[in-house]
Amino acid sequence: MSKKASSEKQASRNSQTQGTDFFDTHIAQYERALQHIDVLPHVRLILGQPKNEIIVNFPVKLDNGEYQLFTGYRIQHNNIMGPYKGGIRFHHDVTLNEVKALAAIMTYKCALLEVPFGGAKGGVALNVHKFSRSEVEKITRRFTHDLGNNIGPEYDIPAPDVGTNSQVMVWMMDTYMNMHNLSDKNAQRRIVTGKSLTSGGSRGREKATGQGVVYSIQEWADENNFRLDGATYTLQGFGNVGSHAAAILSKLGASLVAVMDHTGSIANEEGINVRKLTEHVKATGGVRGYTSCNDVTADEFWAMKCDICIPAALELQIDERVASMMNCRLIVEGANGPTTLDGERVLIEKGIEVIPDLMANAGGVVVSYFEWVQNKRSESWQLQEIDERLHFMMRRAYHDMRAFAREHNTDNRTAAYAVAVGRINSVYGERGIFP
Ligand SMILES: NC(=O)C1=CN([C@@H]2O[C@H](COP(=O)(O)OP(=O)(O)OC[C@H]3O[C@@H](n4cnc5c(N)ncnc54)[C@H](OP(=O)(O)O)[C@@H]3O)[C@@H](O)[C@H]2O)C=CC1
Ligand SMILES: O=C(O)CCC(=O)C(=O)O
Repeated sequence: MSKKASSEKQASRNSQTQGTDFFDTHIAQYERALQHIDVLPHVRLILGQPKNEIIVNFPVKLDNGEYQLFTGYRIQHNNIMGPYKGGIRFHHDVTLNEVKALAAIMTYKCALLEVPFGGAKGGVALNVHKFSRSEVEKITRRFTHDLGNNIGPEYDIPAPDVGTNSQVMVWMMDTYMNMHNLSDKNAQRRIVTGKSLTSGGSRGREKATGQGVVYSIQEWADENNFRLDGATYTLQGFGNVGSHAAAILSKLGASLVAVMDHTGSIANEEGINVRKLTEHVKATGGVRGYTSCNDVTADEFWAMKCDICIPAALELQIDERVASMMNCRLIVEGANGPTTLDGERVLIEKGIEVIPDLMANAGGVVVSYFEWVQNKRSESWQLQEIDERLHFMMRRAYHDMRAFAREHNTDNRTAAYAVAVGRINSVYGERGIFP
């Protein structure tokens, strides 16, 4: 049996034994959308589970000379629309079920945005804060090596997610290139996206997810005659997505009044200086201890009165209890899956609108697609062109989602899923399935 087939078989056995929360939440959201569209019976079945679940266990020699065994995942949910695509997460809470949900979300995100990719996600269960740079490099290279031919520039293309960045992507690219005897080395750089500019990355990818969050907010603001200049917002997570969204919102005159990361929560009703906070986080590793702010509890953070809340950290953060405390008009999901089913029910009851993950955080994969195209064609696009293309695609998807929501009287998440699943269903309908 090929390595690929054997790891798929082992993985699907393992999937029976994992916890279910985030994946179940995703499935419930997907099934809610199915009530509003006609979907072929076999398409319902296909989309209900990932196509491939790859699990690799690999040892790495740490700086102290001891070996540690790591577990890595690559879940390939669907590729009817194009090559599998999605980030790699390094976080201690990574589980098979989490990565399954994240991979499925990628499938629908790409379909909603009309990015010609399918959906995948990967992860390794580790706390990056506890490993040295050289250990993270070894873990990355060993993981990439063990994924082997399960990834490829026309087959499955990783990107950054929580706990990974452009450096991790460059290590993945370099390992992959060293493993394969490739003739057109430069074009093969598209094995990963989210690389550094010097190693073949795209202008605008680093800020792309945060930029897309802001484009989504601007569409909502236009639709609702809402002025962003002077608006207040709160932010959970000050990493890639959160910090870039905040930097762009500052330029538009919006005021950050509270921010939370794993080190704590801080607030200032008069507004927090995003540039100075960014310097503080770079220097200290977290928002805690930033001057000119009060320390607040997590409950006080969530209850803070503001116009917009941007969760940009992890999934399942806004549950029933948190939602009942919230005092904002709009939630914009920079993170994937931050709202639970019960949380969403309470938000709907309270009339708080949600721009869901599929829409709000799609800027990252859109510019990843631009990076992949640039690598393939040996081109280097200017930032203005990238921003304009991204803006166009975000606006188009936003209005597709809103048009469905209005026509079928649904919430935005149901509409986003329905538009995406409808497109995938049409392709399966035209192509049929191999018997
Ligand atoms: N990067 C991308 O392009 C994309 C990311 N996303 C999604 O956006 C979210 C954030 O990703 P990204 O910004 O890349 O990740 P990063 O690792 O850059 O940042 C994550 C942020 O969340 C904080 N955080 C982690 N755990 C907690 C916690 N328990 N409570 C509060 N804050 C916490 C982190 O703090 P600390 O660093 O101190 O641990 C950090 O500030 C994820 O859901 C991801 O899937 C979606 C689309 C694209
Ligand atoms: O840039 C990409 O390819 C994927 C980004 C990602 O993982 C996500 O959108 O959740």
